[in-house]
Amino acid sequence: MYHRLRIQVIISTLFRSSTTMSARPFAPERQLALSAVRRACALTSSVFNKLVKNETLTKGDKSPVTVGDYAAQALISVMLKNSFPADPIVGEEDAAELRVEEGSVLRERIIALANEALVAPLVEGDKAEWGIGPGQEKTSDELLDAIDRGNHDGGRTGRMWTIDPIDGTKGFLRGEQYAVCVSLLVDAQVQLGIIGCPNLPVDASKPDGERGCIFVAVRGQGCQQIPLTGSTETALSMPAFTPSSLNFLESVEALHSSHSTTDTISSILGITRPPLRMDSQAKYGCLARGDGGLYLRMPTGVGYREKIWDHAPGAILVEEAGGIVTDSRGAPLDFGLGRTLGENFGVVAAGKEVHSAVLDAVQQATGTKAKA
Ligand SMILES: Nc1ncnc2c1ncn2[C@@H]1O[C@H](COP(=O)(O)O)[C@@H](OP(=O)(O)O)[C@H]1O
Ligand SMILES: [Mg+2]
Ligand SMILES: [Mg+2]
Ligand SMILES: [Mg+2]
Repeated sequence: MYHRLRIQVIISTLFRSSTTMSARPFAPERQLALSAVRRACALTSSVFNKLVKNETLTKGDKSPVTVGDYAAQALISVMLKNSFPADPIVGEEDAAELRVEEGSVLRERIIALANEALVAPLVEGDKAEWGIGPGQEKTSDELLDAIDRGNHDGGRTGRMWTIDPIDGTKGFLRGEQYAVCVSLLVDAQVQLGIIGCPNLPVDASKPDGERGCIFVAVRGQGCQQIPLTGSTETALSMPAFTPSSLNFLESVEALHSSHSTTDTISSILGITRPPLRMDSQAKYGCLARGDGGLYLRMPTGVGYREKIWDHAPGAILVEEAGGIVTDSRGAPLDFGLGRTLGENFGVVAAGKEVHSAVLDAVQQATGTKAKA
């Protein structure tokens, strides 16, 4: 593992020195979004350490949202608006609950958290013109409006960002995996994806070692991992798996992905290793770096539509690391239909060597293809 990482660092360094960062497409967007994700990771980690019971709400769909989700969306949205004021945002959260009187205690806490993150000192790579650093506080109204800038409907054309300020909120509340996820779509194609995972071990073979990683990918520029506390970039590429060496990644929550269907798929493929269950799009980052060979998300019932912010950042990581991402019927994920993936059904992300075998197994398991 050490040698592999060293080789990757050398390749990554050569790659970076051969073309200057600023000359590469989406370099300003990458730099700004990396900074925003880093700040949001610091914010959410500090929230977790101080979170008290009444700082979590239950949304209309019964899912949880914390002060950390709102504050992180406000922070990222403010930073995006400063540099790219014309770009709309498709964000998971909205401020409606915070604008009612009963929301005021929660609201004040969220405003304080977002401002604390905005005024934190600049670190290497940060620029004062991004509207961050000492003295850059925003008013309560400005921050609520920043959260609501995430209300864009999505669509087929133009530039737009997605923000999932805490993906895997249930994992976050359990003290397990979660991720801060940002992507940039241009004409419904993901061009940039960034995922910050504060609780993820930097090296899967050292589960008790350093934690906190960022995964980043720009279309055509590969996928890199960066430690949350440093700037060394390691280029990632998915190792080749065969069905006998495969293990798969899936949600912890059986409501989000059917564990029984993945069990069946696993037996059809002859997989003997147990699944690696993990919350959030950290799964896509882990797939990109080879911690598992396959990410399966199988719907638990009809009616739920996957959200674009839950998959756009992760999908580009895997594609840029050499993998393939489709729905469970083999169709590409369509990020141009609005805030959801519409008719896409489940997700199958895997290396090139095994993706078609996995699709066959999925179709057998779900009865969409006659058994041989
Ligand atoms: N019934 C369902 N089926 C699939 N995904 C669901 C779901 N209900 C909620 N989700 C999504 O699952 C995401 C977490 O995925 P995972 O299980 O991989 O950790 C949630 O993101 P948030 O935590 O950002 O709300 C939420 O958007
Ligand atoms: Mg949520
Ligand atoms: Mg999410
Ligand atoms: Mg979320």
